[in-house]
Amino acid sequence: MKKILVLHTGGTIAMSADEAGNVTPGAENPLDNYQSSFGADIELETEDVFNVPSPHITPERMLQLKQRIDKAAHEGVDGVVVTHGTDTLEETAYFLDLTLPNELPVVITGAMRSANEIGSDGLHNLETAIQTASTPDAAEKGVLVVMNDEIHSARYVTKTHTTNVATFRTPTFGPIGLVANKGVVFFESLLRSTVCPIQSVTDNVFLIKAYAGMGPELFDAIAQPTTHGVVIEALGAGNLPPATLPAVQKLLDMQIPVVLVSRCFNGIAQDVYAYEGGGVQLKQMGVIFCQGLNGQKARIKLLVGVSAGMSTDELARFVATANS
Ligand SMILES: NC(=O)C[C@H](N)C(=O)O
Repeated sequence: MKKILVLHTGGTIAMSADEAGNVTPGAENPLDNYQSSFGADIELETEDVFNVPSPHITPERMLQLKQRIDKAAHEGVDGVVVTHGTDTLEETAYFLDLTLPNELPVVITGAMRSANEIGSDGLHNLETAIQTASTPDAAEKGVLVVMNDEIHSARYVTKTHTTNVATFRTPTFGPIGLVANKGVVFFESLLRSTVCPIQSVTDNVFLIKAYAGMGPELFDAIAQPTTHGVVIEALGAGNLPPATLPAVQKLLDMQIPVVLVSRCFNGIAQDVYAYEGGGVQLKQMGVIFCQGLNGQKARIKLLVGVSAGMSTDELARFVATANS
């Protein structure tokens, strides 16, 4: 028999819709009435860590969740399932991936339809997440996201649709497994990234998206001694409009790490173009190119690296690829 700890944090999976169709968290969490269909095979222990919509999740709350899962490793559980709102699920999943030691399978899930909507996906996602967390193969793969019968790595998965139940996708690579009628199938194994056992967390890492005609204003606004880092979602393969360059240089002069990813949905950022504002110039200036992560995940990685007290050189190595 497997023992699985289920930690609820809120989100649509824990909400209900009213007659007008507005979805809100109620006084009672509908997941508290969940009847497991696993019988004697799986023993569930359930806890409400918090009950908030995921736009209310902060790095501080992510750390609190990590610390609860750390404790679970000494409580004889075989796996952990976290339920979470989907809006920032990928950020919490990646934060846990970067900070938890890889002893236990940890699976995060949520729902796109609330508990009382027709075709609600919450209980199905919860069951498949529990099934995945109780599979020995789920260990050593980093934190997993299970939604709509697919298993994704926390490192790459992203929310791609505002309402569709098939919203979680892994651009470029695809899912690493699926939950089929007869069980869990992994078709790819992944190596975990470096684990940072952080004790506290900074929030002052910003994410800025580049656009045609962009000027220095947004970069100037965060050129403060309290800023610990910036991630830029740059254009195409990794380029910026020329008018941003003096402001980016100012951030670098202030020893603020500046990390660049592409705003494109697929592909990686590289120093390909040698025109003004092109990747070649940005790399020479000291901008760190991060390959394989989207903006919100690169921000989580930078934030974790800064919180772990990494030097500028260590941060550059840590954030440069999704695999480091
Ligand atoms: N489907 C969801 O869970 C979305 C909700 N707004 C949340 O992230 O809390």
